[in-house]
Amino acid sequence: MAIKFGRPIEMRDAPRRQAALASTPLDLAIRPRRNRKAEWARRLVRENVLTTDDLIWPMFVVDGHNTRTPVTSMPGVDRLTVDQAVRDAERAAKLSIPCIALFPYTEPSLRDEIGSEALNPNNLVCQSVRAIKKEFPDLGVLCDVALDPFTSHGHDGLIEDGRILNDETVAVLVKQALVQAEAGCDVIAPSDMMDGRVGAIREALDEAGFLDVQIMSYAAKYASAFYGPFRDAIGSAKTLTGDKRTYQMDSANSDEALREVELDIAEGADMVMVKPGMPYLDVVRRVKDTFAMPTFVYQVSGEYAMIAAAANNGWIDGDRAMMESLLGFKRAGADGILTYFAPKAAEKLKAER
Ligand SMILES: NCC(=O)CCC(=O)O
Ligand SMILES: [Mg+2]
Repeated sequence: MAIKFGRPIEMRDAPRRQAALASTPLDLAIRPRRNRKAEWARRLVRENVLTTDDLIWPMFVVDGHNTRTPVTSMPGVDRLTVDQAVRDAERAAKLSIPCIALFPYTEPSLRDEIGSEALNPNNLVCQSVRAIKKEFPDLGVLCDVALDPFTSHGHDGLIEDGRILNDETVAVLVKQALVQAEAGCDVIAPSDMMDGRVGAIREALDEAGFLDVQIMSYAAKYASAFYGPFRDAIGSAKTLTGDKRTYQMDSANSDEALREVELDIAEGADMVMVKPGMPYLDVVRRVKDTFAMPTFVYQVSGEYAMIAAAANNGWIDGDRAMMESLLGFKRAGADGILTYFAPKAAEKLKAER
């Protein structure tokens, strides 16, 4: 590893010769650098590792056939027609990525005020789940529950007089979750931040016999500027009216995140998530330390775009920045990461093994 970049760096720490002898060593009993002197020594004391098991790969699906359309604001990420999503699912399985997440680009003509398309058992997400589970039954498939890819206004819930209705929205989300479970989805991931939706969805899933369908709740989801490219990808950037601050969290808060997570666990969440990732590593740590639950973090589109854009400009080493950011989530206590870097990171991890 160390010789990849030229002269092995550890040689510079070999027994001291001329230069070293010229000066008197400091009288230090403790020299932390000893544990960093060589790659084998660094490996030996390394506290956290990233493996392919830590990755969830979010994918965008779009209507059509045999087409991949680049998302301009997310260099390296494409919208996939269902057949192509199946191909990427195959890639995920080959790379030992345990789970993928599906997000639809819904044609504007199919969007309406109440997000009806979310309940269509033949919508793009359901078609993709069926096609993927048929070919790769052992690959985990996660489906987002929220109305934003389906509403004409781009909000996650139903609106009346400019207000997002909580309880009425929850009733629709329950139906959306059932439609997705029926299609064969393994993990239901409510991302809407309505109060009480986890409990309502758990109850409905159980009643319908979906006892084994897991819930990963977007428990602490912040109203963030970092979602911009995602909204391009699902086609809701132009349609979104106003912002999401009456339901997504205020970025100033972290005690509130603990209360949100506590509620979702009490309502039956199997796994909890903090989102976005890099600006909220402290929240990841607090959640993990407080609840000892399977804790996930979403490295969102804007975080991906920043690294990808800087790398494409030659301003940072993209691969190293990618790996450093992902390892940072592990260090903060995350058990897994939803990241658009998943295939690239998994390829790198496989090659290094
Ligand atoms: N419910 C899923 C998202 O909102 C993803 C956001 C992003 O990647 O920016
Ligand atoms: Mg909540």
